[in-house]
Amino acid sequence: MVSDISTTLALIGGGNMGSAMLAGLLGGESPPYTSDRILVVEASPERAEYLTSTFGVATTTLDEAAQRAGTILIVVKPYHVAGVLAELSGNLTDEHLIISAAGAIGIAQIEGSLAGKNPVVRCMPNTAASVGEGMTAISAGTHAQPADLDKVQSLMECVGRVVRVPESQLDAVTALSGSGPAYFFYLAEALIDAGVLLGLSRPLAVELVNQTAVGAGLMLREAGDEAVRLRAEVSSPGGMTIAAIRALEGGAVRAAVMSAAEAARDRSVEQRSA
Ligand SMILES: NC(=O)C1=CN([C@@H]2O[C@H](COP(=O)(O)OP(=O)(O)OC[C@H]3O[C@@H](n4cnc5c(N)ncnc54)[C@H](OP(=O)(O)O)[C@@H]3O)[C@@H](O)[C@H]2O)C=CC1
Ligand SMILES: O=C(O)[C@@H]1CCC=N1
Repeated sequence: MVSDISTTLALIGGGNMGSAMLAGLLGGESPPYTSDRILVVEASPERAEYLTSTFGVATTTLDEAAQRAGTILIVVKPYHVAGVLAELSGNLTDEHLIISAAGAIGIAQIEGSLAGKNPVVRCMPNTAASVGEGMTAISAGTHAQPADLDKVQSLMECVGRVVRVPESQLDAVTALSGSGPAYFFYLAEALIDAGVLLGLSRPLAVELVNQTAVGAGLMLREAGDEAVRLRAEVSSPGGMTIAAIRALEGGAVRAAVMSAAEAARDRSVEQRSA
């Protein structure tokens, strides 16, 4: 039974990103909130049912969430944020900590929708939070104290790594690490198709590609430096890999990746002003 407001989290929106957070938080070794300390507000009844049966969390209304949870984590689509805040606002005290993981929506917009001077922390996570390997950037709002930012950092560290950035960098962060898993999945899809083109069975291609992605990811993290050195180590002089790299360069893949990130950044700016 949820009883203590200061140790209760309300998750508003349990879709792709919200449920990734739930999976990561509850799947960790010492979760900061156990399932009986998490309330979920979810618009879709089918989704609410799924979240209850999968994670053992209770679902509720926005009114009750504000009354029972001291920390409110908003993970709805950008165009739903204003409506959620308008509905929450009347039930909030100045002690409620508001965390927004919504893309594009700025701290000024969030603070402007609240009646009080709540601490607000904006964050940009990614879906790798579901396996405890997320990357989250956080930025403090006008009324957030260092203790509030520390609290959000601790929460997000339960599902991966955390960096603190000025809010002005969050559109770029979104384009890199927020959307980033999709780019790696896209490359994995293409490589699997390549395996099939080369005559491998699809299940074998999937196994080869997925494990190679895990290995490369772990090597990148362990090396802690730029990818270029690791790529050079695979690319033997006059060998096979460099022939493949030349084909990628010929296809302007590097430029396409840069344009992709720029498009994501621009879309974030556009959505904020929509
Ligand atoms: N997906 C990702 O990889 C990432 C997403 N984000 C951000 O997270 C936010 C959510 O994205 P994502 O999870 O992909 O979106 P989803 O659509 O998968 O999830 C949002 C959920 O919130 C529900 N919802 C809508 N309105 C309300 C409301 N008023 N109260 C409670 N629940 C509501 C939706 O229900 P219904 O479908 O019925 O509307 C849906 O189930 C976005 O702002 C996005 O920018 C940030 C980083 C990464
Ligand atoms: O695509 C989106 O809008 C969200 C934000 C970052 C990842 N997904």
